[in-house]
Amino acid sequence: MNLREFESAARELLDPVHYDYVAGGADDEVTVRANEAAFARIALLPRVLRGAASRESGVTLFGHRASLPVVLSPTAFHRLFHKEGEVATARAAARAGVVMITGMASTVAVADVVEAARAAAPGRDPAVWFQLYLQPAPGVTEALVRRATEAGCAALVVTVDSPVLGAHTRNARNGFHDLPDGLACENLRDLLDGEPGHVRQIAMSPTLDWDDLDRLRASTSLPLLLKGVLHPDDARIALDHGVDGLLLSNHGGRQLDTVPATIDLLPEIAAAVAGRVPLLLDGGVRRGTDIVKALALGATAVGIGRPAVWGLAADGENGVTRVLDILRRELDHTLALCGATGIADLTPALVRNATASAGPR
Ligand SMILES: Cc1cc2nc3c(=O)[nH]c(=O)nc-3n(C[C@H](O)[C@H](O)[C@H](O)COP(=O)(O)O)c2cc1C
Ligand SMILES: CC(C)CC(=O)C(=O)O
Repeated sequence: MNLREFESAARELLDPVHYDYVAGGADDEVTVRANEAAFARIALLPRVLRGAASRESGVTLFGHRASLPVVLSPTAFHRLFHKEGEVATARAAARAGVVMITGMASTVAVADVVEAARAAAPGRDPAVWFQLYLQPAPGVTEALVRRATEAGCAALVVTVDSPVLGAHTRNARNGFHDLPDGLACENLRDLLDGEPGHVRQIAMSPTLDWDDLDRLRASTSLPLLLKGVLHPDDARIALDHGVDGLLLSNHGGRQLDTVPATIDLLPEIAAAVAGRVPLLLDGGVRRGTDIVKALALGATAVGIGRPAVWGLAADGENGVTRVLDILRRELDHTLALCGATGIADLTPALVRNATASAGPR
């Protein structure tokens, strides 16, 4: 019936340790809860008698027409949740006309993820974006970017909220630190030097700075998005460094605990961005009403993390498809109830109780 029910379905099927890995977050999980709670606190104030017979919910992202203002945010290790892993997720996203951000930490190599998307939606040119963590050795970052580019990824998403890993109490208690035998981060296999078949560790590094981003910017002509910028000053700095988009994210409450809910930060970030680049948001999006609130407050599109994983765990490709279908139906229904002809009609006038005043779209 709705996205939340997929979590219960997935929980029945998953190893409890893997369930906890997905559901959990950092420390006391204050931010995990805040993301969803903040959406619930914001009210919608609909208009009436607007004569909106049909509603347009597609969005253009870096020249690609997506059928929904929803992307799959990057989540690691899909083969932990379903045997087909990222291949199943990519097929579902491609068939739905939705952008998939595939992770550096995928258990299927990026070339195979893109290939699965293309084979599932022939002639539709599905968009797969590649998420990466800048590696302290620039050569490793370059090699990864080369791999993603050659695979056919249409954009790069650099996650910048992880100078060190968040402290996940559940994982520590469960002793979950490594992938089981037979699963690996395939994008890091045979990357640069090392024994044949060797899989590199993903490095988190607190030494990275804007110079590292500049090096990446100069090395690629792909659209570059930053994921995990929370401070409006950093949003402005990011634009000065030539990024093409921002994904406002607190990593689903998995990095620094007690940071604000992303939807509460959106008005300030939207004001800082001032419509210069696409602004995406993830964290706690579970309903069509959440999508409408985010777009009304200045987001170009939203991302979902856990819901896609729950869908994947529940029923592979079909589960992810169903999650996207539900969001599509709920978004259209909400637009109708709001008296909107499409997402272009969504403005701050549609919401109440949001923090700070919203910036221009
Ligand atoms: C199981 C799991 C793995 C994740 N892996 C990554 C990752 O590898 N890289 C990344 O940038 N974000 C990662 N994230 C964060 C998501 O991209 C996203 O920001 C977050 O899940 C959004 O919140 P939501 O789960 O409430 O939708 C992960 C999240 C989850 C739940
Ligand atoms: C560190 C990554 C491999 C996974 C991640 O970002 C997460 O689990 O939130």
